[in-house]
Amino acid sequence: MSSSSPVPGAAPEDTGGGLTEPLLGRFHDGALAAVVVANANGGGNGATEKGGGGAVKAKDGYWVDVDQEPAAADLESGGGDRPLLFSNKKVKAALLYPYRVLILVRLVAVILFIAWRIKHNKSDVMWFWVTSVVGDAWFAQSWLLYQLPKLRPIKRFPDLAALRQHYDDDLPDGGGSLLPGIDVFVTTADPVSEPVLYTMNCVLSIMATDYPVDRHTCYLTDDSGSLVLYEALVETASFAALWVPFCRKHSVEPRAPESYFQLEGMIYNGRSPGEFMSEYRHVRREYEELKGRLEMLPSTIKERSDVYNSMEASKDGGAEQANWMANGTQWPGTWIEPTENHRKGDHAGIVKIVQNHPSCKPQAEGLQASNAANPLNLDGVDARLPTVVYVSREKTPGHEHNKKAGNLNAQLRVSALLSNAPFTINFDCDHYVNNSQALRAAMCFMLDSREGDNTGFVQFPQRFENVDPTDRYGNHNRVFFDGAMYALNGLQGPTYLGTGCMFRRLALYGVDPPQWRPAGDIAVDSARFGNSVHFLNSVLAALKQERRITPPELDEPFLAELAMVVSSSYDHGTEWGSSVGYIYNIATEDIVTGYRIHGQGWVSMYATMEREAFHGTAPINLTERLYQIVRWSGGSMEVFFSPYNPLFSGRRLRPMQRVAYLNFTIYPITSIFILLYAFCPVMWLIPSEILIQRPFTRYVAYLVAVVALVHAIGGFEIRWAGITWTDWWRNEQFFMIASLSAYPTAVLHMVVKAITGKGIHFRVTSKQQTAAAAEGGDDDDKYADMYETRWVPMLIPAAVVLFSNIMAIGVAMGKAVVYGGVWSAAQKRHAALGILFNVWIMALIYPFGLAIMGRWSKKPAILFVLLPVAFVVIAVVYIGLHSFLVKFLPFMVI
Ligand SMILES: O=c1ccn([C@@H]2O[C@H](COP(=O)(O)OP(=O)(O)O[C@H]3O[C@H](CO)[C@@H](O)[C@H](O)[C@H]3O)[C@@H](O)[C@H]2O)c(=O)[nH]1
Ligand SMILES: [Mn+2]
Repeated sequence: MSSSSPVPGAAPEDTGGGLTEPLLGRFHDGALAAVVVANANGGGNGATEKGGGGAVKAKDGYWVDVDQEPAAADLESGGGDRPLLFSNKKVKAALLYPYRVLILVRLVAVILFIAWRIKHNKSDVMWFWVTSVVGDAWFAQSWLLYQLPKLRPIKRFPDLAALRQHYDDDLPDGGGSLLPGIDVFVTTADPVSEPVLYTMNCVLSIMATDYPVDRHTCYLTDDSGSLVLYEALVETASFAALWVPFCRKHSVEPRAPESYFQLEGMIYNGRSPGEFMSEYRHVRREYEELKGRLEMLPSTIKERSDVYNSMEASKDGGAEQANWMANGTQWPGTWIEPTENHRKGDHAGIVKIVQNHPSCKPQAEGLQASNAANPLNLDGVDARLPTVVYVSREKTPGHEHNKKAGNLNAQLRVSALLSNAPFTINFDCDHYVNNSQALRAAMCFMLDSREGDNTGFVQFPQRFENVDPTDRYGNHNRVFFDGAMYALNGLQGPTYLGTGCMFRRLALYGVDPPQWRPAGDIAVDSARFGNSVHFLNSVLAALKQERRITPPELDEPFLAELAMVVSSSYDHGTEWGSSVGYIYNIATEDIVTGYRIHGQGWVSMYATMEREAFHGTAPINLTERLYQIVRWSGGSMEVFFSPYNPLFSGRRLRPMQRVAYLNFTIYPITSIFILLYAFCPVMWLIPSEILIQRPFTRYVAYLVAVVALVHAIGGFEIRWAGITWTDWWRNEQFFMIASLSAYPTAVLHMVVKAITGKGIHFRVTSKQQTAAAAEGGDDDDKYADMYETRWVPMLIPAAVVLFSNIMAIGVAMGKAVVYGGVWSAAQKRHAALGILFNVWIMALIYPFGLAIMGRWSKKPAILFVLLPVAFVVIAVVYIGLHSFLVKFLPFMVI
């Protein structure tokens, strides 16, 4: 075993023990206010060890085991002697069948409804009637595409104990581990829009993950070529010498220090409680110092560079603005004061090994000099660190760099030359590893004897940390991550979601899965992969499954080759970005890359771990959130008009998978019809009663029924997805708000693109600044960002709808007073139904109302006072206006 740390969670019986005895009371330490609790069986990392047995959480009560027999084909081909490394669960029949029946019932209801409408083609405004029938038909098909792939959800649980048994413990010579290598990628756009502290926490959590240290390499690709990020990485690697062994020794979770030190009660899983407190304090202090140094980096670099530059100036009189590294050489990337060849979008490619590959033998000798003052006691603890590499691809003005996809492809090539691990996993820099077993969990799927070899990627759910407790803008997206994705898991597998996804390198290279791959049928040529001979050789090695653990020698020719694979023109004329690597020219590179891999016949897996595998941050102000949605929905629609259209391409896509991808590519269009409906309340402002469909009451009854059915189905869905009504309702609300803002904007973009050929701009989602958020002090300010709604044009339709709804309700009240006596019973009923519709829309866009209140929305109760007041005022104005008109301008009466 590579790590001599105790194996968390490897106890043979998972009795589901939680925080049992607070037996380490003596560690209650005022200064730290920390509660140290011993976990009886060391299972506290929460990785679900066994799909079948063990403690089943209440929400899993709706799931039952699926038979565990290895697939017959595997038995024949001798795969049967390989272990089963994960278990499957399906939804209990008692929940699943009623759920399916209800879906069928709604389908019938919708068909009847539309048929009824067509038969009763009576309306006060015919063009409106026609549009709304088309709208209803569109809603129906859109719902069907959304719902159909959800008929057979599956949950899969990695069996970490079995993996350990077969790949770590059972080895004949007792040495090493048999686990395959993993190249871990972190992408960052720059050190300003993406705070360095997030990025470094991500790196630390990767370095400290529980995986054989000589088999995983951490690559950071900095898309800005910034010296700040390089030096931050150097600082971080040196802090890691303390942090990583500390995590191993004390089985710390999570292994991102910023989040770990924010925990209030520390759950103690390690085996050295006696040493824990003092070492905790020491590491924490060192971490604070690291943070200080990271913050100072820009000025440290500036000061150092000023010294070097003035020395240079005195030598040859030049007044260069160069940035200098600590070793006295000029930084080849961007400079603080940008000049030619040293600015964003115009700089050389850089590849630097920050932390060398560890020797293959464990060295448990403790830390070196710098920490001598209060060193950890590392007897028997593996203090080795994994390899860490800094990469920044070359940027040249006038070249298309293809944003994140281009960045990831450069990383893919650099890693092929340096470590060529058969598996890769990529993270956005604001995500981190929250469960140190997660990489092992992904491996359970890749190495399983059933579908393992045909598994192209393993996606984990995205979980977010900085979201406000009410999740006002639906950032958690649970309906998607726990509903739609479990559903796809029962088909060909989840889509790739951009971060927290492990790939088989060959799948990324566009190679077919083994079941479709006749031996030796792969063209490894420069027309496809580009001109690097080293890279082509690495592909051949990967195809032959040759393992290489030790790194290559970094001589001149090799360095030249590295520079070549990160050059800005490497991709040109090759298949990179189309059938090789991450796909270009589409704002959602993730969906389309997953699509391409599925289309070749690979399956994917959605991995469930009890302790969430990864955590990230989400935009919590409305404007940023909506921008993100514009990009996702616009990007998804771009897929429809690209060569990756799910109706016509993707040879080996399964039919339901096609349906799911088709839905992804057209759902934003639904918003056009929603927008239309949302403006209906304006009718109240028109003098006479105008009904879109007659008989109106019957029509409304049908509407209520089909809407109620959606929510009844939702009632089943939240049960199997293990989410709450709030999650469901937030999703509904956010779909509505986006339909009045982001989705129509995305549709508009598509139209513009069709005319001008220019697509959606990938704008990096702005991140909450950690310092501001963490040090803001009280709880209120922690979410200060949420109250900052920046007005942008796309908010206008939503604002108009909100405003006209308020007006409409007020006017309706006024009309009721004025005409109450003369209205027929039917008219009264119509009015009441109309109001019901208004209230429904208001309830749906409620979070938008809060958003435009800004800081006032801290006390949402104000709304419930303000709104009725507004209604009454409008009603009174209406009544006044009405009596005025009756008296003086009767021909204009409204
Ligand atoms: O030119 C660029 C732009 C972005 N990025 C990286 O891309 C990642 C995602 O960018 P972000 O702006 O945070 O996007 P989100 O809105 O949070 O992205 C979600 O949606 C994206 C598009 O579907 C996916 O790529 C992401 O993984 C997913 O988290 C970050 O690590 C960036 O550093 C680059 O490397 N280069
Ligand atoms: Mn992000």
